[in-house]
Amino acid sequence: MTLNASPNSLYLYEREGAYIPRVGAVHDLCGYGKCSLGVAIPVLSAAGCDVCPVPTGLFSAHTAFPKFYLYSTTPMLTPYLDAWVEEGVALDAVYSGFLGSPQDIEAIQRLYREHESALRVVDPVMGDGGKAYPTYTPELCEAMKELVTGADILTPNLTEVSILTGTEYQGQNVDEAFVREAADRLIDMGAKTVVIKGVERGDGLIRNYVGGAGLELTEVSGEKLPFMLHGTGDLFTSALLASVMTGHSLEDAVRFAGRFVHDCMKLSAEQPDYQLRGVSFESKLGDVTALLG
Ligand SMILES: Nc1ncnc2c1ncn2[C@@H]1O[C@H](COP(=O)(O)OP(=O)(O)O)[C@@H](O)[C@H]1O
Ligand SMILES: Cc1ncc(COP(=O)(O)O)c(C=O)c1O
Repeated sequence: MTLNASPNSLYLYEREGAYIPRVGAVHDLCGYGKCSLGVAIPVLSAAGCDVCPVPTGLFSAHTAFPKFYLYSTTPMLTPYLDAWVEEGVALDAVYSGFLGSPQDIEAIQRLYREHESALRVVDPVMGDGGKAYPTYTPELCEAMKELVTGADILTPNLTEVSILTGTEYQGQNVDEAFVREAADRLIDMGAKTVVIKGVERGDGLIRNYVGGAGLELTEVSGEKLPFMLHGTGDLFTSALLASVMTGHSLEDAVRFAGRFVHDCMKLSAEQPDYQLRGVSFESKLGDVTALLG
């Protein structure tokens, strides 16, 4: 793994020949409603990665549905990871997302200790539209801050920026100075690079920003579709990591992920009951495999 500090060419992972990188994916698994492991496993697999799931909870459906059943897998995480140690599982990246309890953060930190050179990718999933998701307690939100320190790539939306930095949520329409200050705060808290998602200014575009210590803040924008779907945050970070793990720069990865989510959303809108079904990406996985060149 190499870190290239020159602006706009941040290559975080160098893929060597036919080597298949292994990604530990620490997220929940949802039976219905595409998100988390249901997205991370297929998307990263399509990019030629060996994805090893660490399920942080089993949901009947994601938390945007009025009724969902949650089975917490937190008690099994210690024996689960103990067995990985015995087996000698070696990871090239640790990618975390939706968590069930503060103990899940200890499991992630344990993976960091046991896989010291692994790329640390943290999608600090906690909420949207200024509100925390229903299963996110104040303790869990507080504990999530610990994952900012040492994250190679941190991908918050603006609600998550506000929770992590302890600043008021100002909506999605924020100017570049606001984003720069937010990125600087997260970098001061210990993140190496930050991708701030979902900035909207009412001009038909949706913007993502890439920042890092000593780097110019870079804007990557694309057409904003006139509807929202659940699971797009997970699809975005999974596609971003797929691009990084195939040897692309972080800026290119953000460009790819934004375009991929946009294209999958367009396809989703052609499906019956698409608002309920969530984001459909299955028939677009070839675009991810094409990253391999
Ligand atoms: N309506 C949309 N039109 C186009 N792209 C979108 C749309 N919604 C999301 N995306 C893309 O997916 C990214 C992540 O989605 P978002 O829903 O903002 O994440 P989160 O679930 O973390 O809030 C956005 O930053 C954008 O690039
Ligand atoms: C169980 C679960 N996992 C993951 C997510 C993340 O979804 P998104 O990709 O929209 O941030 C959610 C959001 O509601 C959820 O309820």
